[in-house]
Amino acid sequence: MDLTTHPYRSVLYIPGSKERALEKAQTLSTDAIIFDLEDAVAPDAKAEARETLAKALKAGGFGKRAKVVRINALTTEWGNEDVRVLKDAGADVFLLPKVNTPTDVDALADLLGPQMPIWVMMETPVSVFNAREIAAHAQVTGLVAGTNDLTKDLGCRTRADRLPLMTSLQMIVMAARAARGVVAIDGVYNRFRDGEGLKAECEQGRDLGFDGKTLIHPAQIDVTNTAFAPTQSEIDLAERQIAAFEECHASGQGVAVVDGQIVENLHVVAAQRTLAKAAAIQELAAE
Ligand SMILES: CC(C)(COP(=O)(O)OP(=O)(O)OC[C@H]1O[C@@H](n2cnc3c(N)ncnc32)[C@H](O)[C@@H]1OP(=O)(O)O)[C@@H](O)C(=O)NCCC(=O)NCCSC(=O)C[C@H](O)C(=O)O
Ligand SMILES: [Mg+2]
Repeated sequence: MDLTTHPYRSVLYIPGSKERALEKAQTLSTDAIIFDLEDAVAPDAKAEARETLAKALKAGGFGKRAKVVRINALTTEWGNEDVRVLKDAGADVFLLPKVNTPTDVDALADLLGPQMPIWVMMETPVSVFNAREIAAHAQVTGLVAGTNDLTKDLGCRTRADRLPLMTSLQMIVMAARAARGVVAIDGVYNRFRDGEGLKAECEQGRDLGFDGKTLIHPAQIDVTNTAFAPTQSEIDLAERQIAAFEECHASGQGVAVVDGQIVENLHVVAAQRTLAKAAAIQELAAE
């Protein structure tokens, strides 16, 4: 699996303790799974969840879905043991919660070795201030917004328009883009039976530049996959922009016009990105 071109529209949290959910995940059309050992697992269930998850990962069956393991923070009594048990179980990525600085990432990188990609939960005010340095860490390939913890730590209200979180969300996207090759995944939508609210929040996250959204329930997958995929009209436009630019370029002009709007080389780069994303989604869907 090429993790750099893999789509991350839908990224579903699954409690590592729930065998039924682990089994069900093998049939769900989610682009990635976060196997959670942190907040979704009660303290008394942590040790058993770790073993259940290691067994499930070793048994396989998760197909083309990217497999991300969220361990407990290394400052907790469980974090180090999570790494020891899960390190060679078959995860594609490790996700570290409650990060504040790149030094926190170094501590996990030392335990995992240099080959394992690391995603970081961006869920403390300090992490947001350090977003650029965290995203620039050599082993970091993804930033995940932890909007529940951020809301708690900021002491802000939960609003449908997420205005109180906007600075943090934009800092996360900016840090990921400044680092290049780092994916940015939006936070969860807690009202998991409210499809309309989820759709609006997905579209907001997509418009901000996120690659996808973290989810807590299978019912959220389809809405999210649709929101974060290029539409057919976006694909058609991208193809026409590329063709028009190539034609103009061949005749020595630097700017084309499509549907009354200019197309320069930077628009062509964006159009190529749209087509690459559509192709990656199609490839993922193919058996
Ligand atoms: C929220 C839930 C507790 C709801 O569970 P439940 O009441 O069992 O839901 P349903 O009866 O509707 O379930 C229907 C079937 O779907 C399966 N299921 C449910 N959730 C999942 C899931 N996440 N992954 C896979 N499969 C799932 C059930 O097993 C049922 O299957 P079947 O038997 O075939 O009918 C529950 O959805 C849940 O636990 N969700 C995950 C919660 C979680 O992971 N929380 C932690 C992450 S959020 C977070 O921490 C973000 C961040 O850190 C921050 O700070 O913001
Ligand atoms: Mg959290």
